[in-house]
Amino acid sequence: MEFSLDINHLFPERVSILDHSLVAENRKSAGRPDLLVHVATVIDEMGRASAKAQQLTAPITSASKLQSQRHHLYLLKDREGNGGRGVVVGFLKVGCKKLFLLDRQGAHIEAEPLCVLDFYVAENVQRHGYGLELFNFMLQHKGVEPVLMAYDRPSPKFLSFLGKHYCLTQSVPQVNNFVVFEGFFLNRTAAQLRKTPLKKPEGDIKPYSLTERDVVHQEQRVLPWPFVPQSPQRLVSSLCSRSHSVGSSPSRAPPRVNPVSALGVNRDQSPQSPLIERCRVRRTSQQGLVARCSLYSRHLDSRGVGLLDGQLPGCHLFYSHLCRHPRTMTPAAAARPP
Ligand SMILES: CC(=O)SCCNC(=O)CCNC(=O)[C@H](O)C(C)(C)COP(=O)(O)OP(=O)(O)OC[C@H]1O[C@@H](n2cnc3c(N)ncnc32)[C@H](O)[C@@H]1OP(=O)(O)O
Repeated sequence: MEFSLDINHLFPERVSILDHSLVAENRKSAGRPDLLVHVATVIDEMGRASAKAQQLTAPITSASKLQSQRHHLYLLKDREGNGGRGVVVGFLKVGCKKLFLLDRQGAHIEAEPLCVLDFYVAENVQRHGYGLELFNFMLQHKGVEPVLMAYDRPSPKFLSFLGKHYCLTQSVPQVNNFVVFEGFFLNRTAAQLRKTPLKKPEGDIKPYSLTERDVVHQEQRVLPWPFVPQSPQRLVSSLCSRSHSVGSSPSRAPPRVNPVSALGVNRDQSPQSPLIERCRVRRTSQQGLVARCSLYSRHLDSRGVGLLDGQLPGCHLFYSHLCRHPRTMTPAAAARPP
């Protein structure tokens, strides 16, 4: 991709590694705000091109996102292009994410693997081996094997790429959009994988991680009340928002509402009061139900059938009631089991 900028000046190496500072191994732009602006222009433009190629509604890579996240972006250039000023060929963005995965036996596993989050090679030079060069560079830099990584909703081209170059063809089915392959669970120490119960005793569930792409889609998805953001039941959406926080960037997390004040409980009341304690216990289980139903509503197949039916008993009744009678329930009733 050509820019009016001097790419060779901005990015001296064939592959530049950028982090939140945008200058990780590119000393030239360190302390030079004018060069940083140009680096940001290149990242933003590449992010937009990648989103377009993947038909995403918004870019998942931009300079501002990179600055607010602990990701690494590998940027490949061709020194000779554009009359010797250099052209940007593509980029690869990776980062660690806490994921809740299912192993081959269907057990819930908590892991924090390195994930491929975005990957793009300019259209006119795809299938020339540049993607492989970028990917191999990243593997060496991170000291990781492709089978131990997770992939954020890989495109058909990327799946074909992984199959061709790394023989990654057999994926282990997940309920989120991250893809992991056979061998992911085998070659890890117990410390890297932790079995987790789906439901915590207090009713506070562990969420399935949202992908970067999910978040873009989530922002536009219409959910029935009480899952509608900005509805009178702001409480519910704010409670549910906690489940978005894992695996997604802080910048995308919706504003938090103190659940105590949102439920109308006076914060000055003594926590030792038995009445308050009963309320607290009940409130916790109500929050758990609402959060479970929110999770349920986010995992429906194209026919509207819940993919988590087996794991979240009772939620389908509650959810279908809300779909049929979206405004008949009070907040208290919404939190009550059907
Ligand atoms: C988690 C994510 O980031 S998902 C998003 C992945 N990015 C995209 O889909 C954006 C559009 N695609 C691209 O930018 C590129 O095709 C990439 C990044 C996937 C691969 O980069 P390339 O430089 O094309 O890969 P490279 O030349 O090293 O390898 C070629 C192999 O990739 C796969 N591939 C590349 N382009 C295509 C294509 N148009 N159709 C099908 N497979 C393709 C094939 O397996 C191909 O091997 P083949 O030519 O023998 O069939």
